[in-house]
Amino acid sequence: QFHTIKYEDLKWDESLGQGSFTRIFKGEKTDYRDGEKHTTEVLLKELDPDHKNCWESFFEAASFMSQISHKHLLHVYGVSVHGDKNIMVQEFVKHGALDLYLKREKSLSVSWKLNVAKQLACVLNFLEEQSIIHGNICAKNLLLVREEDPSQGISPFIKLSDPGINVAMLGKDVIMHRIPWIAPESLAAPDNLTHECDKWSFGATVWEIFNNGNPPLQGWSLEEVKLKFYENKQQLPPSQWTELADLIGQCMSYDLAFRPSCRSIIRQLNSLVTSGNNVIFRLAQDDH
Ligand SMILES: N#Cc1ccc(Nc2nc(N)cc(-n3cnc(CCO)c3)n2)cc1
Repeated sequence: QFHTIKYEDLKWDESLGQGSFTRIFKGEKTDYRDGEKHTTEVLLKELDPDHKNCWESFFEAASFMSQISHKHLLHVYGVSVHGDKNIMVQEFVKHGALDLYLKREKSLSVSWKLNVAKQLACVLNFLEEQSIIHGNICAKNLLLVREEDPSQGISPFIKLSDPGINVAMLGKDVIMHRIPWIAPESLAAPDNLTHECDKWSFGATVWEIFNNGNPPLQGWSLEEVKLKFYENKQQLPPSQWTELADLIGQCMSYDLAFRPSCRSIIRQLNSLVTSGNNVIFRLAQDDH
């Protein structure tokens, strides 16, 4: 299960926006350990009161995060319930959600993007080894702990956030918003997610990372057109970098059997690093 935190030990600071059915705030939690008072900066994720019927799924997500620990998994301190308020208390991640960061930072290098994709592949591999399915992999659920600092040789560091409300609890319309991150087979059966679903979402998330945070199918109207994307077994616009486009295409294949194992994903990402450098080297050679 998870640790329960006393409401009076929490302090709300500024609002930081919202997820689906949730609102997030910066905050502080106070602990009394060995007679001393400690305050920790936290992220307070509140379930909208008008969606309190989703509280089980909300707390399921919290206990999901509390049961396992990994360097690339967000730490959840616990939950707090006060009246009709359900609150998940998370570690505060300095640079927030990656989708906004990608939109803001327009000149991220290929090696930055590959490094982040590899970190996501590592935590995906860990979850698969623990036979745990996340179910909501996307750039919005990746959090940037540390920015890169090339002058100091410091690379970016990300953590995967909680999956939020289980997709099976969401209405049809909200599920539409998860196209194309949600695997096509999950649209038909949202209550039996598989590891292959997470691989499909991984493909869509890598696509986001390499497209400067432009959401896929941007501008497409919701229902009919997005559904057509699956009915016509369409793919996202392929990257010019064929090896990258191949990896994304494998992850987002409509036939589950064709989706690569996490080991293969990591291997292909590693070879992209080298082929990426060769491409740059080749281009540099052409210049001279
Ligand atoms: N300006 C700014 C700024 C905003 C937020 C953070 N930090 C933080 N820490 C977390 N644990 C979770 C999130 N978070 C962000 N969006 C979601 C909803 C989708 O998951 C969750 N943000 C840091 C700086």
